[in-house]
Amino acid sequence: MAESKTHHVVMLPWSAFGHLIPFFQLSIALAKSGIHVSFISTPKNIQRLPKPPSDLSHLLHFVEIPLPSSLDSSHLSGGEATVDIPFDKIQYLKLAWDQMQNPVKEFVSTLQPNWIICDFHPHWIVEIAKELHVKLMYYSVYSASTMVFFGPPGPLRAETSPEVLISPREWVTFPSSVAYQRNEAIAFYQGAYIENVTGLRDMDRVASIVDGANAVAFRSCYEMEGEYLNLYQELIGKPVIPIGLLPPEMSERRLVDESWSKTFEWLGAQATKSVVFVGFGSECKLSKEQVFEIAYGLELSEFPFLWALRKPSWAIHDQDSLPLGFCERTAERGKVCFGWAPQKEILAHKSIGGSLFHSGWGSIIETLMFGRTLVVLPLIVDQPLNAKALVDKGLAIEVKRNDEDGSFSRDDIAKCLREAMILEEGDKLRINTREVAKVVGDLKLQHDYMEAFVKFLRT
Ligand SMILES: O=c1ccn([C@@H]2O[C@H](COP(=O)(O)OP(=O)(O)O[C@H]3O[C@H](CO)[C@@H](O)[C@H](O)[C@H]3O)[C@@H](O)[C@H]2O)c(=O)[nH]1
Repeated sequence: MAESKTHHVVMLPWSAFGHLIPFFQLSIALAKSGIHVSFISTPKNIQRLPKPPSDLSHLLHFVEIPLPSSLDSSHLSGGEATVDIPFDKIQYLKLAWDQMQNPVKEFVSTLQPNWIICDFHPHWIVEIAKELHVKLMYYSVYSASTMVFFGPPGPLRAETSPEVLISPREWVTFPSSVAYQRNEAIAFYQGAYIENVTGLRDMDRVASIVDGANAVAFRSCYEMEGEYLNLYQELIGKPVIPIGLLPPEMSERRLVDESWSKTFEWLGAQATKSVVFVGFGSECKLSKEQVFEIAYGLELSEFPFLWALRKPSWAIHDQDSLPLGFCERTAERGKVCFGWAPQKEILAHKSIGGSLFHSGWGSIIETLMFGRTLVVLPLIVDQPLNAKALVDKGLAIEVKRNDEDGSFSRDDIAKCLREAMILEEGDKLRINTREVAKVVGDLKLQHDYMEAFVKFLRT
C-alpha cells in the first residue's frame, strides 16, 4: 500500500485520439514498470480506448469525469472528443475542460499522487499542482522539432503573425528548414494564436503549462531528435526527458478483427515490399478535391496500394468518397478499406514497401519502425513541421503543396511514390530509413529510455 502511494501518476490527456492514444500508451508503459496510473477522461472517450492488458488492472485505473452539464449541449451534441465535433466547435470542448477543474482538483487532492502528467489544455492544473504540492510534467505528443519551432513561453505568449511562422526560428542554432508554408501558417495562426471562446489562445495554454511544469517529456529519443531535445532543454531551462518512441509491441498471436482477414489474404498475395499503405490518421478532415487528387495520384503511380479511408463528412455512402469508377479501374492492384484500420499490423506486413501519410508523429514512428519508406502529405497543426524535419534528415519525400491554397497534384503524388518505391531513385532514402528503423525497432534501446524516465519519476 505504501508502495502504491509513493509512485502514483495522474494522466490528463486532451480529448483527441491523437493525444489520448499516446497518453494511453505511456500509461501502459508506466504500469508495466510498477507505477500506479490514474487516467482521467470522459466516459465515452475511456470506452473507446483499447483494452489494457488484464494483468495491469491493479495498476492502471480509469477515472471518468463527465463533461459539465451546464455547458450548452448544442455546441457539442453529445460529442466528447474532437473527432465527434465540427472543427469550429472544438473550442467548446476546451471550455468544457476548463469547467472540470473542481472535480479534477478533488480527485488529485484525495489521491495525493507524486506526479500529474498533463497535455496542453488544462492551464489551471498549474495552480492545483502548486497548492497540493504535486509535481507537474507536460507530456508533448508533438515532436521535439515541433516544440522547438513553437519556442519557449516568451515567444509562445508574444504577439505574432503568420509571417513569423513561415521561416525557421531565430533560436535554432543548427541547419533546419522546419517552418510552415504560407497557407499552413495562416491556418495554424487562426487556430492557435487567436483568442477563442475560452478567453485564451491555445499558445497561452501551452506557455502556462511549460512555465509551471517541473519537467517536459517527449515521445522521442536522442538518436532521432537529439539536437532538438537538447535545444528545447536549453530554451526552457528545465529537464526535458525523452521517454523513447513507445514502439508498438507486436505479438505474433495478436488477432486482427475477422473482418480484415480478406484484406490480409490479399496483402499476403502481393509481392514483398510492393504495396503502398495510405493513411491520414485520426484527425484530418479531407476535402473532396483532396481525396480525389490522392485517388488519381495512386492510379497514376501504378503501384499496388492499400488505402485506409475514413468516410469524409461530405460523402453519404462510402463509395461516394471516391472518383467514379476508381475502384473498378484499380481493382486488380488496389484496395480501399473504410473505417478504422489495424494500421500497425498492416505496416508490419512484409508486402508493404512504403507509405503515403499525413505526417502525424505516431504514424511516422510506426512507419519508420518497420523500415517502410515515407511519402508525406502534411495537412494540419504539427504535420507540416514534422514533414520538414524528416526531409532535413533524408527520411521522407514531401508532396509539394501550393503556397497560397495548399493544393497538390496527382502527378506529384505519383512522382513521389515512384521515387520512394523504386530502388535506384530512392536509394538514399532507403538507406536512411533502414538505419533509423534499427533505432526505432531496437526494443532494448527504447526500453532503456522508459527505464530512465521511470527512474526520474521516482526521484
Ligand atoms: O485507421 C487508423 C488510423 C490511425 N490508427 C492509429 O492511430 C494513430 C494515429 O496517430 P498519428 O499518426 O499521430 O495521427 P493522428 O491521430 O491524426 O494525430 C494527431 O496527433 C498527433 C500527435 O499524436 C499529431 O502529430 C497529428 O498531427 C495529429 O493529427 C497511430 O497509432 C495509428 O496506428 C489506426 O490504428 N487506424
